[in-house]
Amino acid sequence: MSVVELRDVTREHGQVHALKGVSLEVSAGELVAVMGPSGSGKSTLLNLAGGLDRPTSGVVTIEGEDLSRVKDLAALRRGHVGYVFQDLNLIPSLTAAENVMLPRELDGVRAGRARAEALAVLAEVGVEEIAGRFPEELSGGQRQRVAIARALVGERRLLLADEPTGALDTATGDEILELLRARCDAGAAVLLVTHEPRYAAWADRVTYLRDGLVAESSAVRLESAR
Ligand SMILES: Nc1ncnc2c1ncn2[C@@H]1O[C@H](COP(=O)(O)OP(=O)(O)OP(=O)(O)O)[C@@H](O)[C@H]1O
Repeated sequence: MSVVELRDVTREHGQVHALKGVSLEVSAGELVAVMGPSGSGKSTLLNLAGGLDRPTSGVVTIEGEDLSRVKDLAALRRGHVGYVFQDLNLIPSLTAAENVMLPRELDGVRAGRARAEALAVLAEVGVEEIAGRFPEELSGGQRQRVAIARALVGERRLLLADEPTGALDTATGDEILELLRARCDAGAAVLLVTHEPRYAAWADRVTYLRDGLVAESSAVRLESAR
């Protein structure tokens, strides 16, 4: 079953037709890379897929629920969707563990349990030892891992990543992709925006956008690239 589905989705910003009718489905266990030139609509697509923005027309469903009919979209997002952005958005005054706990606490999970979950997911992404440190005390790679831990916590099955490797060196970028791939193989659905063929090679499918339309969608899984 698809975790996220977009059916003939358009998005207009005034005169700008950012998306002109895009359909895309990502199932559990699938990693789909979205590529395309600057301005082709990649971030718009990701924002629509995660319910951060609403389409001008067309339908977006997450776990089978039509987002236009969902009353509490913020709660649905916290429950099902994890976001990893290039500019991380970690809260500087909170430790790594506290940053990861935050979405769970917003959902009413008690602090003790939220902390245990945060430590478990920080361990999963290989940075449990920095749980008590603040973002400014961490390297770029460590910060990105914390951001991914925050996106994964609470068993969210849909993971949306917009250039998550943008600020990282190649070796660290590869490690981040390995993490996303592992989550995917464990049953998550991952939508990854990237400019880098190197990272798109980890995907099951690559969708190319051009001028707000899907120019090409290829089911190439490049085993040899890993
Ligand atoms: N809030 C907005 N208001 C007006 N125009 C917008 C808005 N958001 C996006 N656009 C326009 O929609 C089009 C698609 O933008 P989008 O950010 O989705 O592209 P992108 O492929 O992610 O680009 P990049 O690779 O540069 O991040 C662009 O022409 C952009 O200028």
